[in-house]
This record gives sequence, C-alpha cells and structure tokens, in this order.
Amino acid sequence: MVDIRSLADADVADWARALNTGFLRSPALTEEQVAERRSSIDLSRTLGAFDQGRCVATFRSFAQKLTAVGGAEVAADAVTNVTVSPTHRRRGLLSRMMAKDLDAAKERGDVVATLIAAEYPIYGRFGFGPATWTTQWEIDVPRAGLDPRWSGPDDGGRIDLVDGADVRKLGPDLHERLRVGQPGAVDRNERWWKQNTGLLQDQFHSWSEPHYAVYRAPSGEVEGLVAYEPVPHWSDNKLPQNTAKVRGLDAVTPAAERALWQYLVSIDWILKVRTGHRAPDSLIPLYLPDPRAARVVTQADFLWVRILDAVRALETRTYNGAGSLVLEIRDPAGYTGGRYRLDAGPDGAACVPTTESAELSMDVRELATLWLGDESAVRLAALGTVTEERPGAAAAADALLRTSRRPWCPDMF
Ligand SMILES: CC(=O)SCCNC(=O)CCNC(=O)[C@H](O)C(C)(C)COP(=O)(O)OP(=O)(O)OC[C@H]1O[C@@H](n2cnc3c(N)ncnc32)[C@H](O)[C@@H]1OP(=O)(O)O
Repeated sequence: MVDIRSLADADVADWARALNTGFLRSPALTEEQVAERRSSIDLSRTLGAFDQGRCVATFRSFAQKLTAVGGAEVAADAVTNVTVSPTHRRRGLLSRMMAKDLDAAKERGDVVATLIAAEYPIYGRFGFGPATWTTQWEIDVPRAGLDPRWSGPDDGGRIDLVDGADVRKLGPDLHERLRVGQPGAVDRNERWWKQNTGLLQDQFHSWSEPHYAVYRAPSGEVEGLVAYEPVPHWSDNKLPQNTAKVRGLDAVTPAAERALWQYLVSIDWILKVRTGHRAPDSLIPLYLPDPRAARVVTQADFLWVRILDAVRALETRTYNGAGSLVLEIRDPAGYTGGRYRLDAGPDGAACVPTTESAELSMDVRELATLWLGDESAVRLAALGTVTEERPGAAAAADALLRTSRRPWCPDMF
C-alpha cells in the first residue's frame, strides 16, 4: 500500500525530486535548491505519497485570500504542486491526496479551495469548476492606428520608468488596491514580489530584468505598474521588428490602464505587443482605433474554485438588486451539499438550509462556475448541467448573480 502523509524535514529532497519528475523537469537538485524549497513550504500542508520509501506523488496547499463579488474576501485553500510519477499514475493517488487536503480545509473552515488546472479534465470530478477565464492578445502595432506622435498621457498624468527596488516598495500597496476591487483576484506575499523582481530565483525560470514603468495620476499617486520584456528581432533589411512581452500589468484606475497600454504600443522599434494573460473582457482591443489589430492568441479557463461552504460563499458576495432563489446543490464528497434558500438584497444576503421546493439544481461544480459571476445559469441550463425546477429560475439566477465586468485572477500559483 502506498502511504500518503505530510512531510518531515528529511523528506523534502525526495519530495522535490518527485515534483520535478511529475512536471517533466530535471530531477537533479542541489542542496541550495532543496533548502530554498524547504523555506517556501509549510510541511504540515505538504503531502507526499511514498512507495517502498520513495516519494512518488506530491501535493501542497497554502492559505490564500480570494476576492468575492463586491470586494469581501473568503479564506481559500490554494492547491498547487500536484504530481503523480508516471510509474504510479491512475491508481487513485491524486484522489487520495485531494480528499486528505480538502478534509483538512473543511475542518479549518476554509470557504473554498482554488487551483490553476494544468489540464481541463482533471479537477471537475473533485467538485472544482472553472470560475475565471483568461485571454491573451497579440497587438499588431502598425495596424492599431494610434497617433505615432504620442508622447505620454494627455490627462495630466505621467509614465515613469522604475527599477525592481521601486517595484518592491510600490507594488504591494498598489496590488492590494487592485485585489480588493477585482473579484477572482488573490493575495500576493513578500515572496511573490521577490520572485517577480529577480531577488529570488529558481532553477526553472531563467531571470532577466524586465523594464518597469508606472503611471502617476495628476495628483502624483501611482495608479498602475507594468513589467515588460522586449524580445529583439531585426529584419534582413534592417527594419526593427521587436516584440514587447508583458509580464504583468496592475492598474487600479481606467486612466492608468489606458495610459500603460498606450505606452506599450508607442515604444519605438516595437511592432508587436503580447499582452500576457488578461481579463477576458479587457478593453485592450477597444483602446486601439482599429480593434482588429489585437488578435486573440490564448483563451482558456484559469482559476478553478471548489466551494466547501455554500452558505458562507453565497453570503459573502453581493448581488444585483434584491431577490430570492432556492438552490439544490449536489456534492458527492459531502462537504456542502443540500438545499438552500438565498435571500439577497442591498444590505447583504442570507443563505439558509430549507425544505422548500428547489428552483434550480446543480452539482457543486456548477455552483463554483456561477459564484464569481462569470457564467450564466441560462447557458448551463441549455448545456444540461443546471436543471430548472421552476421555469424561468435560470434567468432569475442570472439577474442576481452575474456581474457587469467579468471576474479575473491575474496570478498563477
Ligand atoms: C494544481 C496543479 O498542480 S495542476 C498540475 C497537475 N499535474 C500534472 O498535470 C502533472 C502530470 N500528471 C500527473 O501527475 C497525474 O496524471 C495527475 C496528478 C494529473 C493525476 O494523478 P492520478 O493519481 O493518475 O489520478 P487518479 O488516479 O487519482 O485519477 C482519478 C480520476 O481522474 C482521472 N484523471 C486523472 N488525471 C487525468 C487527466 N490528466 N486527464 C483526464 N482524466 C484524468 C483518472 O482517469 C481517474 O478517473 P476515474 O475515477 O474515472 O478512474
């Protein structure tokens, strides 16, 4: 029997080797790399599967804050580093590790679990549903039609270049402002800022210092930050054909967002801008006089959510107007199934178990997909994954749950 347990210090090297094996990276690790890994994980929330003393599967979770619709946050169990060695696949190891971790999360009182799925088909069976999507565009700069004489924002604000040390000072406060206003966003810790400014490097990602620029509002306050990497290329006849790859752009006002994208498509020698993963309803194409110059190159599910406590999840978010809904939630794993009456109004929402007839019934997966406001119950009813027990209930659910802007998670984890 393969033993699944949390790690002791002495297991970390073996666990890290198994993690690399599962992610098809070199299994060789130096002592420094193992020590670095040790410093970044909570052993009590790091699981390994051991067969004859050798680690053959990995799983880790950590505490995360996830922004719900309306700006309140819920406690999330963030799942990452999931691998099963190719010698041990499809024997139920992931299922066992997931059950152990979700049991502990439920016990702790976490409202949801979250993850970024490597492949779409893996996590639905564990009650996770895709809750945010992501889009990447490639902008053909010469076709965009922007005035080539542009030289900075015309709203009294300015763009300034800054360095990594400035980013570590300015970035965390800016990101906190972004996070509380962006349903689907998650918190970043100090380690995130060190890793994303080159102060902490690992063996897998080669680091080169990007260019950083900030947008300052007319008041002088920093309202946006972009990190971008120019990829050099010149044609045979000496025409510049460089690409700017955006590593991240955090903006807390529409003015900052517009000014930073305009800046990126105005840099001399840059013919293409790769936007990185943005909200699927980003205004990027519409900033351009010719929106067709922005071509979608990636469109995919991003943050997956597993609701562990339907009552707290539904009471934490806000709703459009007032209304009520009786939901039947199926949860074969037993964490949060049941029938609930949701009463939502301008002063908050109450969600209580009920014996009234259900109006809409669904698996807990679909609840996750609807909860952050991105998906439509009418669409899921047409798909057959949500059942209308009362005609019109799906449209009523949409009127309450959907949001005018789509949720978005800017970060991989
Ligand atoms: C949050 C993250 O870390 S995402 C990274 C996930 N890791 C990877 O993709 C690395 C490469 N893949 C792997 O390591 C493994 O294949 C894993 C972790 C995805 C799956 O581990 P396993 O131990 O094989 O899964 P397990 O045996 O518990 O499978 C449970 C069920 O899911 C199915 N399943 C598992 N993986 C997949 C997959 N990639 N695609 C489709 N179905 C899958 C199994 O067939 C099984 O179905 P069944 O219950 O109908 O029999």
